[in-house]
Amino acid sequence: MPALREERDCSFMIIGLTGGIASGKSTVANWLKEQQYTVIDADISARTVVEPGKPAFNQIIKTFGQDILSAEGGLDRAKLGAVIFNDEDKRKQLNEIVHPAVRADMLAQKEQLLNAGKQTIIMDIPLLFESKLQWMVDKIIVVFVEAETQKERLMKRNQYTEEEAQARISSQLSLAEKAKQGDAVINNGGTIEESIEQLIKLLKEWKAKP
Ligand SMILES: CC(C)(COP(=O)(O)OP(=O)(O)OC[C@H]1O[C@@H](n2cnc3c(N)ncnc32)[C@H](O)[C@@H]1O)[C@@H](O)C(=O)NCCC(=O)NCCS
Ligand SMILES: Nc1ncnc2c1ncn2[C@@H]1O[C@H](COP(=O)(O)OP(=O)(O)OP(=O)(O)O)[C@@H](O)[C@H]1O
Repeated sequence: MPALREERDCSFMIIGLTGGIASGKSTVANWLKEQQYTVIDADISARTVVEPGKPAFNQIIKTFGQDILSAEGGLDRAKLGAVIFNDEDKRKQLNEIVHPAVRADMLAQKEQLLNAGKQTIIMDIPLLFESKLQWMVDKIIVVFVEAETQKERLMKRNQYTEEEAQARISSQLSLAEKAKQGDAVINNGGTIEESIEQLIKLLKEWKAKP
């Protein structure tokens, strides 16, 4: 099967879907899936590569100790989150373990889907800019909300205190900065229907078919 873009029919498009925590990426991605678009989700890859027994899982235990294990022997995500969202060095350590495996998993999925003849592939990558993954995609959509809305929605969705929500938001590049760097911005500060309208217009403009 052809591996290089030049060797393939070049009519496909890889769209990066990014934003901040709780800005609405999954809401947008779910609608895209309903419309038969193909979505690769970095958060799912990040869960897959840390399953017990996988190399990244073993490295995490080595680095963070047995304390971050759940009673069932998997990662206790809440405990690990409490550690890494309050300590930049620890976050960097976790990223260095998990991110290469996530990248490899996502690229393998992308190759498989292109070989299967998919025309448009959406890659939902929350940390696309932080991890400098612009090279992975042709176009970037940023799902944006104002900082206050982001915090409110995150607190409500995850039952976080303001402090817990703020720690997570502060661990990422601001949405305002991401909006500047994207090819297109979906303003998700209104209703979901309003966001979908913006998205439909954009996909039409980019001629991105499922
Ligand atoms: C710390 C962990 C165990 C907490 O798990 P939890 O189930 O609470 O959160 P989940 O994985 O669903 O992530 C929710 C959101 O948090 C944000 N987030 C997650 N990890 C990070 C990080 N290292 N830096 C900044 N933001 C992050 C993203 O916006 C993500 O969408 C988990 O987030 C993790 O393993 N993070 C490291 C891997 C990573 O960077 N994943 C993000 C996409 S690759
Ligand atoms: N336009 C909207 N109006 C009101 N609530 C919304 C809107 N869009 C999303 N939400 C809600 O905000 C929360 C965050 O949305 P969502 O889970 O889609 O964000 P996300 O960017 O995928 O987050 P994460 O990076 O944490 O996975 C959810 O509870 C969702 O139902």
